[in-house]
Amino acid sequence: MSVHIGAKKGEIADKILLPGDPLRAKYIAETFLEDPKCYNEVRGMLGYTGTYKGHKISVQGTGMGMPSAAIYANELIREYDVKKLMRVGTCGAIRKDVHVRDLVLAQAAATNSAIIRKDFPNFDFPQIADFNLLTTAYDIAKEKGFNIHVGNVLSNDTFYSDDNSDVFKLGEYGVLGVEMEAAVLYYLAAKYNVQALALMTVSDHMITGEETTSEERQTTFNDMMIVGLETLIKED
Ligand SMILES: O=P(O)(O)O[C@H]1O[C@H](CO)[C@@H](O)[C@H]1O
Ligand SMILES: O=c1cc[nH]c(=O)[nH]1
Repeated sequence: MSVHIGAKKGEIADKILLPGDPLRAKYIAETFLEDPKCYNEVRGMLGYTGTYKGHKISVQGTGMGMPSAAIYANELIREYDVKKLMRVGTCGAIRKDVHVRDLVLAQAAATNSAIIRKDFPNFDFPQIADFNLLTTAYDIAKEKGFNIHVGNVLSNDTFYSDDNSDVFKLGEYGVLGVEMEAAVLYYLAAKYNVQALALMTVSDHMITGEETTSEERQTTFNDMMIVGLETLIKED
């Protein structure tokens, strides 16, 4: 086991879905995987391995925010040899042409976190998606007729803020939505030469105020799960 994951070597697949919410991990495992086995309950951050259409797949909650997501991504890559990491998260929309329940594929992720700047104080490291996973996911979503947007997201360091004017300004510059983990996932994928992609469902709209319920965030958003799973098994 690693510090925060209770699995033995070999119990985690080399392809993994990463929701922030551990109960979304449980929902995905119980809804989409055959013969799912829970391999992690440490800190309640549930992780499961099962099969999807005959392919071994895992799903692991990451918690909220980059420090938490980075702990799980580091241990999954370095201790369990995970090679394809696919975030299946939620985001807030910051543009009027992006709607609640639409899908957002993060081609790149800006961040106001110092988590990457700390390693590269003289550069703005470009946090970008794996191109093959990105194009595969996009093609699958389009083929299935899902509403999907591709572009920049903001991986925000805070959920609550007194002043969101800079976030809305990013929306004017084409940034599609706000979430809290994609940038560090892309950074760690670059650092360890593995593949990562962040796919989000819009759970709320920061301009119109429209939102989904917490139950819906935990137990629905099946379009995103299908795109994530089909993408992970496509390149086998
Ligand atoms: O629904 P998840 O995957 O947790 O993603 C989003 O939701 C959380 C905030 O409510 C943050 O983790 C953010 O990135
Ligand atoms: O980080 C997030 C995630 C969902 N919705 C938001 O407004 N922010």
